[in-house]
Amino acid sequence: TTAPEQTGTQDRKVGVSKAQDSKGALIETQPVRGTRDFAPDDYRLRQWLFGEFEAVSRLFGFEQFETPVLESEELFVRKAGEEITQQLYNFEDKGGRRVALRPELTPSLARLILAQGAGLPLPAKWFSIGQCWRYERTTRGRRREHFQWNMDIVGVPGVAAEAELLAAIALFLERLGMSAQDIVIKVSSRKVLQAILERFGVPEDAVGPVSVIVDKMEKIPLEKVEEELTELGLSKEAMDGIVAATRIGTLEELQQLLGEGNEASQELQELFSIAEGYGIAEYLQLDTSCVRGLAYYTGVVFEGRDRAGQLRAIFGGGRYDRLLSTFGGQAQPCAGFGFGDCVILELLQDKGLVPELPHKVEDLVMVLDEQLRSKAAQIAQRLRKAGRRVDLVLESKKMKWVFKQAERCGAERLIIVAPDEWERGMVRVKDLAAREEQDVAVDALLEAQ
Ligand SMILES: CC(=O)Nc1cnc2ccccc2c1
Repeated sequence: TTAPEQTGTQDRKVGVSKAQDSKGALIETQPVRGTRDFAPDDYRLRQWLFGEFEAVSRLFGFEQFETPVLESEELFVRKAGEEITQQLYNFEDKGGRRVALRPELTPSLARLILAQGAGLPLPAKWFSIGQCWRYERTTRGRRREHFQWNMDIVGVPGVAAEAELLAAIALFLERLGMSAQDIVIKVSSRKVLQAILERFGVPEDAVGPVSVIVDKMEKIPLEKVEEELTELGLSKEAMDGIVAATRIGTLEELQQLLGEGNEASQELQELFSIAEGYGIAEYLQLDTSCVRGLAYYTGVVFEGRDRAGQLRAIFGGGRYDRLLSTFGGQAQPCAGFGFGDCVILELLQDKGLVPELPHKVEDLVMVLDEQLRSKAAQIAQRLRKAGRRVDLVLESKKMKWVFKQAERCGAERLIIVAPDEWERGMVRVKDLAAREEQDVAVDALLEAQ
């Protein structure tokens, strides 16, 4: 008998694909479900957006880092019912390792911080832009990857860290042409829920899982939320207390609910006061319904929304003081945010704020006679070494094509290497904007810019 892998399935599979190849069937040209290609036009827009992420991060004195998209699965195995861990893009590799495509960047940051050891100068202000993955059931046809910008501050216990992060986001939004008229940043604290649960004798470690459930309040019916809270073992009174605590919209109401001296109230009051200093207070709105769906937050949490309320969260973040210690490392106070690349682009489109980013070179160089190809190469090289972007026509083309190409690449000048002019040490230069042509000495090419 043949080994299982040699049975018909093997042959049939090979047979079918052979047959298709013989007909020369086109391979699938679309990317894998839930993923995107970035053809040049898309890539320019993405590079522009990421350039803004990086520029703001550097203005705030943050340092860039990167970690692999592939991580040990253990980084993301949390028992709090988060959607992000239920949709883990995980598998066993050929070495039998349990690995996963990262669904977020924060655990990798925590791992890298711990890997630096006790010698790492604090505070660490790090940022990264990385692709994150989830395995969505195809039913919802949602994307399975996106890019996230993260900024994190490790080693600062006070809300000055959260204020700094919010100021970075506000500066980013302003650089893109938006303001507090367009975006609201809902701010709250996990310590509100913590105080409520304490009041009803619910153990503190329930704050994460309860938050994950409460975070779905906007997306699923209240009955379902209450059902899931009941499954967690919460009493009706505790549930009512939680629901009431998600309906606070002012610091005064919060102080009434939790009492003057409550930590959550005091922290949020300080945060709003520092925000005044940055001039970003008008972005902020206390809203205790904002709990965020990640279990590891322990303090301030925030999320950005479009004021029209049409879109999903633009960004989210908060304080996560226990993540490093749950990884077995030295506890460190941490705060950070994640800013995805999809909702922001939808918002920019809605507001007509997507910039025109055409493909652009300074010079288009061509030869009239193939014998002069090496001369054209020499010309192109000199221009490029002087920092001018040059599109060199690589085969003989009709002038109609050349002018079309000049349009496509936004060339300012068309430089034609032609036999007669070359004899005189000259090339023909068409100024495509002024629609003028002149013969220019090769050595003068870099002056006439
Ligand atoms: C709008 C969108 O594509 N969101 C998205 C897409 N892919 C993800 C992948 C991992 C985690 C979150 C993700 C979120």
